[in-house]
Amino acid sequence: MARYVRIPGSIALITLANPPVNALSAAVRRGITETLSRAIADPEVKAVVLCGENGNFCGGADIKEFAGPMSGPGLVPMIDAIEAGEKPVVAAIEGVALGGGLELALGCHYRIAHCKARVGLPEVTLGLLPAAGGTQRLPRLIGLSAALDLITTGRHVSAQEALQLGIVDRLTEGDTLGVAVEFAQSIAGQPLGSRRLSTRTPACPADLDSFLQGALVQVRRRARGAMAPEACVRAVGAAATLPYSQGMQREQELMASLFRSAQARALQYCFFSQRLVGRWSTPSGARWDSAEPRPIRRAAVIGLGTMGRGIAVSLLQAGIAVVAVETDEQQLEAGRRAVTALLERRAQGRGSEGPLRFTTDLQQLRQVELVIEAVFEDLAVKKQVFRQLSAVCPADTLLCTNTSGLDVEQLAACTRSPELVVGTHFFGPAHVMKLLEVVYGPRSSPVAVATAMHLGKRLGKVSVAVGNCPGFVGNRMLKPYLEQAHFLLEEGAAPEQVDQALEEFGFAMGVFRVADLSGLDVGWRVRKEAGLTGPGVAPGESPRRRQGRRYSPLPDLLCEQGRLGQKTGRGWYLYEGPGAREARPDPWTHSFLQQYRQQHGLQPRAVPQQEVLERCLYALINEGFRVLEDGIATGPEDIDIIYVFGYGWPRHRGGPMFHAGAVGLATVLDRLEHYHHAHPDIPNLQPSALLRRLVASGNPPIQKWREVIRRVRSQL
Ligand SMILES: CCCCCCCC/C=C\C=C\CC(=O)SCCNC(=O)CCNC(=O)[C@H](O)C(C)(C)COP(=O)(O)OP(=O)(O)OC[C@H]1O[C@@H](n2cnc3c(N)ncnc32)[C@H](O)[C@@H]1OP(=O)(O)O
Repeated sequence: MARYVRIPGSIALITLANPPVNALSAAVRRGITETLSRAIADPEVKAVVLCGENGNFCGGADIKEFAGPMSGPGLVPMIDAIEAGEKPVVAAIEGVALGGGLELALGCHYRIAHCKARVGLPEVTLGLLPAAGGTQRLPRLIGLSAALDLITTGRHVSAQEALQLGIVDRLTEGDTLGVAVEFAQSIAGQPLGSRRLSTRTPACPADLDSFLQGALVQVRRRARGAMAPEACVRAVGAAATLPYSQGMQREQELMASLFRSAQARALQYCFFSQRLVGRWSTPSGARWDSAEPRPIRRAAVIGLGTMGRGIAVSLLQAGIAVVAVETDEQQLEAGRRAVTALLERRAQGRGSEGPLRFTTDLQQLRQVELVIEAVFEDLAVKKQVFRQLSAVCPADTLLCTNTSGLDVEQLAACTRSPELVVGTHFFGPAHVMKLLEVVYGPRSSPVAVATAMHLGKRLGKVSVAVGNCPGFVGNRMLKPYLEQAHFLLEEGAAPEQVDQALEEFGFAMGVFRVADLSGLDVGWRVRKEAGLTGPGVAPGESPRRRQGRRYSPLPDLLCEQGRLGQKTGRGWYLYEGPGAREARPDPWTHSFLQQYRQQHGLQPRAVPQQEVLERCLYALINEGFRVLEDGIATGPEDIDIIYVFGYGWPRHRGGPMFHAGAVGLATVLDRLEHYHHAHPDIPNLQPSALLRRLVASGNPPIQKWREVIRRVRSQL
């Protein structure tokens, strides 16, 4: 909808009214078209002001409409009509002007923004391009280079930057609408020719061809198989090389190639899933809309290793006071130096941080409302810390453990108030990575979950509430994926071949590069504790079998050779030296694998790329279905958001569960059956009951999986 009023001073005021963000639904487009005609036809009206209600100008096209047939007036003719009109139209921008919202404002003759407003063309993040003239008007307003940056990254720009770039004409700290109305009165009757952006010539770099070529190379490197960034470069290129009308035609053609693409569907699914996971619930009935989070003003971080330092920085940047605790003065000093350096590096342009105190004295925790324990990943050590915390902290302090997979309930059992214990699984570096798994144990109270979820949001994270099991959601699913990668090496593949297949799929780094980066000793320690390698293994057990199933000792053997990854200068790959980052295929690894296969009588074979992808990804996806069956994740969206934000799953493929649906569940089932038949000693390849049930239910769309999941769970 759009409301129309004529206000004193011969100004027509058109207000977009479609809460919460005034998205340009068919009804809003109709409303704008009709009210604009009214303003143009009314001889009393000298100028028009366009604004949005509830403090937001416009969040862009209504993304929900993209899934169905589009109806109602088109955005392009509507914006063209505003620009071509003989009466000046002033956009009064509060809140956001994004996507079609900014394109609408670019069709207006002037733009006045509130100093807290944000503008941008984020279509690329939805697998699209700004196809209501954005790729043609913005370069004509701010030049090709700046427009290309905004359009290919989709980043939001502050009002101050928008003013500097020339996107908006004026900023106000006060009443945006009042300023816009006054401004409209002041320019009524002035010629509009130069204010029509479509008539301008864009400012272009001197060597246009090589500039555009360079931009294509850059987005291809950054986007790893995503189509939209490349289409954006081509559309912006058309603004530089073609007259406006032909540029618009090119924009429409490129949009048509993206609009119904699988990538656009995947990215739009991610957009809505990211919001859906905020509406969490737990099997015990706790819910986002009934559990009240506690306010957190003071927190403590126990342990200032890499994770603890990042967590402390995250809390401080959210304005929370932090007490940082280490066991001795030496560790404390190292932690203090590291945290200070991180804060200094991130300080430019940031707001003020909360106060920070360092101590070795746990008694200093009497005032804090929340503690995040981030000590060494060892259950016995963590239990000891939780006993101490429970003794010194007030009984109502929320106690969180930063663990990547240990049993949260065992830690809760060490405290006086087990209902106030939750897991907060941060991803490293904790002040950078966007994901937070909030792990509720069987006794975690609704308020504890709500507080941790709310804290995540305050820290700028995407928080996902998950149940308690070894590895939670993310690391539990990672295990079968890693296992398959190791089995593929045994069968004849090389690490770089497996990595290449995964990187071509869209992962920023393949599994072996990631292992080298994180350090191979991390998994080695976990396997030792689980009795899979080291002294805990029963004498006489075959090296390639553990607990009745196939096992690959390859990563253990590498660790035994001191090859721990980048930190030792060698792992699956070879590096220039310890700490170096550029991975080179290592002849040592190849001959080591050859010897290993000979020693175990394994006949190497050429492993096709398709098999690499299917075995690694479908094993991971299969575990995802089990996670859903077990109620550890509430819906497929939780898993997908965890993988997109925490594990480098390519966003344009929507996450593992979305990918399964896109490939076709029947195909995934069929391939898993095939591989399980070929490898009956790998239980992870046995298709899950839920996958079978979904296929039997006719491969419903992912939005309908929850119903099937509920039925399967109730029968288990
Ligand atoms: C064959 C070829 C045919 C071609 C025809 C097509 C022609 C199309 C022409 C032009 C196309 C233009 C494309 C666009 O404009 S795409 C949209 C671009 N806009 C965006 O990407 C902005 C998306 N929104 C946001 O970034 C945020 O929501 C923000 C506006 C910053 C507000 O953030 P916040 O305050 O944190 O609130 P939420 O994110 O939780 O959002 C609140 C609810 O509003 C829903 N929402 C937000 N934006 C939209 C939107 N554009 N469309 C629909 N719904 C939107 C959001 O989902 C939340 O609701 P819920 O929690 O129920 O999911």
